[in-house]
Amino acid sequence: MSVILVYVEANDGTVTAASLETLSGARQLADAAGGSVEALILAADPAPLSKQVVGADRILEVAHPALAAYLPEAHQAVLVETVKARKPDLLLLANSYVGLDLAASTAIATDRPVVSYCMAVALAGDVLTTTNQVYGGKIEAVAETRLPAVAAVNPGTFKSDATAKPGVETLRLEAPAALGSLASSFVEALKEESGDVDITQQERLVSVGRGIGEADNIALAQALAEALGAVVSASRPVVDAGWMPKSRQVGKSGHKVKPKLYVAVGISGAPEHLEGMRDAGFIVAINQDAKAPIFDVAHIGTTCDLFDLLPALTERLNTRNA
Ligand SMILES: Cc1cc2nc3c(=O)[nH]c(=O)nc-3n(C[C@H](O)[C@H](O)[C@H](O)COP(=O)(O)OP(=O)(O)OC[C@H]3O[C@@H](n4cnc5c(N)ncnc54)[C@H](O)[C@@H]3O)c2cc1C
Repeated sequence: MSVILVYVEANDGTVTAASLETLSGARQLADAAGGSVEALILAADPAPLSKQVVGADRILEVAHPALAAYLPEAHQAVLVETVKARKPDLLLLANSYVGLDLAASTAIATDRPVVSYCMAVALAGDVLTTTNQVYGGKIEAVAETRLPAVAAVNPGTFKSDATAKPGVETLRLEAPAALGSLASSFVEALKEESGDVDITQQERLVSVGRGIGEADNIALAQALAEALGAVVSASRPVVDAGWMPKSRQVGKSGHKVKPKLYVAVGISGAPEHLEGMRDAGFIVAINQDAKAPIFDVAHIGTTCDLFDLLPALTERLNTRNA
């Protein structure tokens, strides 16, 4: 095994956390297998992004106005050309919406196998062994894939702990001619309504699930949140019911959060929910069902009825805070 190519994803001029983790993972795999890491940066001006990259031996930059935002046709064209030209043994991407998009299309265009939703990755010789989430995480499957291959790695699989290496080489690659005759063009990024708070930036969250019963009961969670200096977030059914805005949804199709404290109130802990919060520093589960999977990730938990516990807890905290 010699070269791992990492597609570096960026948002508003910042390399994403998931991409930094993927770079660290690539570094670990390359060090273990005696290989090297190349980071591919596609942007109108790649230089500021290159400065944020750690863990690579070589940075490959492609600069073109069509690469300013994530325009799938443009990024696919460059990634496919780069894979064909540099023939990496493994193309590694973060398993984000962008990563999934590019992993599948690049695998097809370069005639490589693809594994996605990887939650563990190991390399031995020319075999990539991955543990993959199947059916939204309800099942885990182990796959052995022969290199060269493409893999999309779940956020959280690797820690972003690579350290900057001296003597990293930066190569500016020529933009493919295809970028001059694209069928699509980038118009506008429609930002999700941000709501009043950004739950991804909060240190403390009180998250309500379907167990809260009805919209009016969210006031109980709100009171607890205020006593804790926290913000209220929610599972998907609560958002689907219109009781909380989408901006507060935690999980696979919502936000990935990493607060210091996460209080899960009446949340069962479905894989799609856990995906968004399992990295929280301290997880408290309040759920009447002792077998609910939320207890598998909780640091402490109780099977109390939330309608008894929330007011009592809030009162106790308010007394202490007074
Ligand atoms: C493609 C896809 C994407 C998805 N994305 C997301 C996502 O982003 N986020 C997300 O959350 N879900 C997501 N889901 C849905 C997910 O599969 C679950 O259906 C959802 O997380 C369940 O929400 P819940 O835990 O609030 O409800 P439930 O599973 O119904 O759990 C309610 C819990 O409340 C407990 N409870 C009830 N009454 C009380 C009480 N009085 N006191 C204490 N406990 C009580 C019950 O024991 C139960 O465990 C997604 C699903 C799919 C297929």
